[in-house]
Amino acid sequence: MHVTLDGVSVRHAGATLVRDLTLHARSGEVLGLVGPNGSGKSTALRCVYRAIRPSSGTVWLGNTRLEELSPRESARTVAAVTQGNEVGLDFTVAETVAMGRFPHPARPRDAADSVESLCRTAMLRTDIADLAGRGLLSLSGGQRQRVMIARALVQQPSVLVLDEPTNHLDVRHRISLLRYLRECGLTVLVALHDLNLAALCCDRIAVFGDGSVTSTGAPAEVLTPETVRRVFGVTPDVVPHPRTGVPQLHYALDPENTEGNDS
Ligand SMILES: Nc1ncnc2c1ncn2[C@@H]1O[C@H](COP(=O)(O)OP(=O)(O)OP(=O)(O)O)[C@@H](O)[C@H]1O
Repeated sequence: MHVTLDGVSVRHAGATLVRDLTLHARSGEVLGLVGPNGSGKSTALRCVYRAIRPSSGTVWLGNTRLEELSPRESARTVAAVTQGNEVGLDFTVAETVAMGRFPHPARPRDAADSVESLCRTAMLRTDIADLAGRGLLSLSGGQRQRVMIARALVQQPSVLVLDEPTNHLDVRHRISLLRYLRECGLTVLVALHDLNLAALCCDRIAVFGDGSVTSTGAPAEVLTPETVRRVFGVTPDVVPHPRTGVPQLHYALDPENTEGNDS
């Protein structure tokens, strides 16, 4: 299912968070959102998983306007793994993962097994099966992040939205998650700060700057030293990955590689 933000602006408390934003994720592709802090990536994603309503413009899920769907219908289509996964109540891991089924109609008793197996598969995929009985409050940040990813998978969405999903993850779990995103066949919108991971994982990358998208293209098209310098104020060396050829960025700490942020 393709996802389009068409001329979306979000205004809040007198400020414009994103302005006339146009973004298109093709069906089944992994679209990366990269950009400096505060450039509007999370706000754009929140519009897709319906945490905020655009002040103007339209979000399309396939050929349907998001606002035409009931919250339950859109939750069956879009699953989100957000940045803030603080939890208040100490549900167990297994209970939390099973909450991913909430948007779906209750299943007859004979289908309960398949829900259970869905949860088990998601927990195995995210490497949390051995934590099933643990309370969420007792988990590390990375373990909790993997629980939220498992819950999103159990939702069986067509569109997966992830806001900095690798933040708390160690390198093995980062690679495992990104490999899954590449292989899952879902339409994925993922905000990533690590441009090298974005290059490895994404079919295309949308570069954000100051509340709108400044360029979109394949990793090799947008992750150039010129674009990175223009958008982030840092000049990397960009070399092809020795085996896959995707661009990888190398940074040095020389002052001439960084513009005006030596505070
Ligand atoms: N609730 C809010 N009230 C006021 N301004 C907000 C609110 N949420 C976000 N903003 C502002 O909107 C702009 C875009 O923020 P957003 O979180 O979308 O950026 P981002 O690109 O995801 O940033 P980061 O990389 O730091 O996560 C920023 O200037 C931010 O300060």
